[in-house]
Amino acid sequence: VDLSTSIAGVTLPNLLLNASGVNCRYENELQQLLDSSAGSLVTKSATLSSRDGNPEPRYAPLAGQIGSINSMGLPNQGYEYYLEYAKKFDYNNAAGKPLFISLAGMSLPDNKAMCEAFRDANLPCVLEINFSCPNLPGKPQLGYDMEAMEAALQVLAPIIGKPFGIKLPPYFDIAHFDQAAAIFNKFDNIAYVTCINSVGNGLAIDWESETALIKPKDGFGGLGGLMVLQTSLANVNAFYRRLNNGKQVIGCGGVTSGKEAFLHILAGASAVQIGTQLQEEGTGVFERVSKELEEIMVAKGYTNVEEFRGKVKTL
Ligand SMILES: C=Cc1c(C(=O)O)[nH]c(=O)[nH]c1=O
Repeated sequence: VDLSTSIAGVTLPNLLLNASGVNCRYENELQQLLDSSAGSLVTKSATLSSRDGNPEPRYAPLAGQIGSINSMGLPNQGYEYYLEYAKKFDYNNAAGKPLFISLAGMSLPDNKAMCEAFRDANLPCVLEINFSCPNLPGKPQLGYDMEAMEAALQVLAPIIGKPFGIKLPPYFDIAHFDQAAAIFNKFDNIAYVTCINSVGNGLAIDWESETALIKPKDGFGGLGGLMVLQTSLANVNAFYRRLNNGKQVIGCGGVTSGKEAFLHILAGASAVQIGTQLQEEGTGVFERVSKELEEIMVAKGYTNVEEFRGKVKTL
């Protein structure tokens, strides 16, 4: 069974990888991903300068393994750390694993400066621009401001020059799918969108202590895990149906087993990112989910994902 895929001009030997933010802030964590069965890796979204992030507790799993809540606050080593990592990354590694770099500038000038630095370094890594961090106090998500998102792309797309991706927030209105896709279709080098980032500003409360689970923002944080699966499948399929010129979708949200990975591919995903389940289970999740996905494919008579990608049936 063939689980390989190609995105933005790079080939992943296995279509599973981490969601940006999970197990990917430090080099040793990135090495763990390289050593795992994941087919690639994406770094923690980087800002111009390093950040400690929000006060803890800032991540919590939800009871009943239904998901997670986080308000990390963009803790990262600063973009130069990841640029150096990308400069010394072995792009010809025996495992054939490409590298994705996530950028989440606090402003357009910051994003511009970071994209210029990566452009000047002329590296084989693929940039994933994060328009959807929900946890910066006082900062609205760029992904929810269509005009600002288009204006940012008009600056960044030409600088990046080569194929790149965008990390999107979940949308919940058909008109927003239409508007966002129409914007992305204007930029030839947007190679893919990753749907979805966490569902922003949920509130998890412990009923015994009567207390919010996380400290930042009065307990408000991004929701992930199985509880966001149907929203993520909808976003994957909405953009799969709307994007043209070969633009692809990476699915993210609610993948705990081969079954959800299979559903993401049915919805149209070319690759599948795992966040909450990676955080809870560790990097062994990639081997387990790969095996489960292969078992499902064999049982259904599929030999490669092209045979069923995007082929969700409607009634
Ligand atoms: C980049 C910041 C993000 C964060 C964070 O660092 O708080 N959490 C998310 O669920 N998604 C993000 O995009």
